[in-house]
Amino acid sequence: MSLPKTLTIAGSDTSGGAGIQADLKTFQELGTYGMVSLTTIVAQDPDNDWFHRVYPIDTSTLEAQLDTVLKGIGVQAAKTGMLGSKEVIELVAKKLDEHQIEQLVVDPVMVCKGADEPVNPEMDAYLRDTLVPKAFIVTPNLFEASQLAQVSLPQSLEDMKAAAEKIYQLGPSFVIIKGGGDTGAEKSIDVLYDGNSFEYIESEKINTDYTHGAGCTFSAAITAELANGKSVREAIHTAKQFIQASIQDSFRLNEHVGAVNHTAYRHRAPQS
Ligand SMILES: Nc1ncnc2c1ncn2[C@@H]1O[C@H](COP(=O)(O)OP(=O)(O)O)[C@@H](O)[C@H]1O
Ligand SMILES: Cc1ncc(COP(=O)(O)O)c(C=O)c1O
Repeated sequence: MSLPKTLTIAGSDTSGGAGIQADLKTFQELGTYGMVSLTTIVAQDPDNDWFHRVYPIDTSTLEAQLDTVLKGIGVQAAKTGMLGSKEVIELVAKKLDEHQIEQLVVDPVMVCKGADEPVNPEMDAYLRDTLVPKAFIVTPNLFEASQLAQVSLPQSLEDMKAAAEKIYQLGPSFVIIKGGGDTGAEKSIDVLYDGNSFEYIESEKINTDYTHGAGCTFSAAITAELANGKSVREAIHTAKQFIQASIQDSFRLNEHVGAVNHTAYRHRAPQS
């Protein structure tokens, strides 16, 4: 027997809800064999309001990991998350090109939810110009969409559609902007754009602040389903159900943060 293989190129979230931890848990829950190329380590400071500190991994260590997986094993689908520097973005783009990874999900992580990270506009611009054009699917939240599209923060579905059109011009095959809990809409609505038409991917909005890891989990679920041979639309619909279940069963970690529950889809998945 063998399993479809997935790769996450992302940071380690020491607190376990986001980053490679979220990705590997999700890859496994959806029946794929998950592998990692680690870009950064994030540690949260318990004595300083849970401040997120980012410790980069040097590029030669990252390159050795990418070679292990891409050259030594091979994958059906890959995703990127927190990358951390221009050098890392450049290396990742080069390796993905070299190995012709077509099913690539780019989660353009620019900021950690709930943490007032300093934004790095120079790196964000580099991500936009170097990696986003290679993406099969790019999955920005509202803030990341505003940075990629170079527009102000989308406030409505119409704003999200306009931003999606601009991001599509950068070169990815599909753009999905996550409205999540953040738009004024009554539901949680993400906007999918394929260059021709828009689709709203909807679910009930859950009234909780415990959403640490939601973005990573959503993009990892899309990646796993692509590796499982699903179409883009099937993959996105399953990912939406997976994240909905994970947020429904999310839980408190401490006074600063609550994380999504990656095991929830097991018992909450719609029965077919
Ligand atoms: N309160 C919520 N209720 C239902 N779905 C949500 C909620 N918050 C986020 N989501 C969904 O979770 C996924 C990740 O979105 P989001 O949390 O905005 O990403 P990020 O972690 O990148 O900021 C999206 O599908 C979004 O619609
Ligand atoms: C390594 C890493 N990647 C990504 C994120 C972003 O997480 P989220 O999915 O909550 O947006 C975080 C947040 O702490 C992180 O530590």
